[in-house]
Amino acid sequence: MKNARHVDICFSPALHANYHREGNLVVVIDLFRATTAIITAMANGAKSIKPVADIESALACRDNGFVVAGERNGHKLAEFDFGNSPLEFTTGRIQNKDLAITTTNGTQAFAAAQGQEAIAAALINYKAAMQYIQSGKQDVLLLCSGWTNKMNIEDTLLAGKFARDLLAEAGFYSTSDSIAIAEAMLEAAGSNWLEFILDSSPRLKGKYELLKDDMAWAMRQDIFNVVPLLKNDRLVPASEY
Ligand SMILES: O=C(O)[C@H](CS(=O)(=O)O)OP(=O)(O)O
Repeated sequence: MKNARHVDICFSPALHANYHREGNLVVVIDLFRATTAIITAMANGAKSIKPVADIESALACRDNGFVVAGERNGHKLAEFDFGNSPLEFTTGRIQNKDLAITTTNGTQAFAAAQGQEAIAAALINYKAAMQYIQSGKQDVLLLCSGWTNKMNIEDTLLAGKFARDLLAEAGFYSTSDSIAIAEAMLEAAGSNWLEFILDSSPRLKGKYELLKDDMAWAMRQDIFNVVPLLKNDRLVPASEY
C-alpha cells in the first residue's frame, strides 16, 4: 500500500529479527515494569537513561557518573541505587541524574532495538506515545518485552491497544497474525485489565503482593506526556507531546 504504514507486534525480544523492517519505529513496551519505571524517572527529571542488558555493565556505569538501577525477577539487586519500581524514581532522587538501568526483560528489548529509532511506551504515557507514532511516516513495530524471551499477557494487551487505535486510522495497515492475537486478548480483557491479568497469569498472581503498588501505578493512563527516545545508547526526552 503506497504511503501506508505497516503496524506489527513482536511478542518477545527473541523474535525481533523476524519482525524487523528497515527504518521502522520500534515502540518498546514493558508495562510491568521497565518502561513504566523509565517513563516515571524521565517525567521526574532524569537527564538521560541508559538501558543496559547485563548487570556488570550497568554497575560499571557508576564510574562515569551514573546512578544505577538493577532488578532481576522482580527484586532489587544489591549494590544498586534503585530497583525497578517506578515509585522509587521520585524527583528528589532522580532529578538531573543520568541513570543506567538493567532489568529482567525490558532492557533486553532495548538491546534488540539498538541502532533503530525506538521509544519507550506504557499506559502512563499512552497518548503522548500515540502522538509520537502518528507524527512519523515509518512502519511501526510494537516490541513487547515479554518475560524471559517468552510472550506475556500484560505487554500483549498494551500492544493490542496501540495496534487497535492505530489501525482505526487511515494510513495504517497490517498483514500480521500478531495483531489478531493481541486484539482478541484485548477484547477478552474488557475494561479491568488488572483483574484479567491476575486471573490469567499465575506468574503475576504470585508476584502480586510484591508488585501491587507498582501494578496500580502502571494501570494509570496518560499521567505523563514525556516520550523517552533512544539516541545512541541513551533514552532522552523526545519533545513534549
Ligand atoms: O521486575 C520486573 O518488573 C520485571 C521482572 S518480573 O517480570 O517481575 O520477573 O522486569 P521487567 O524487565 O520490567 O519486565
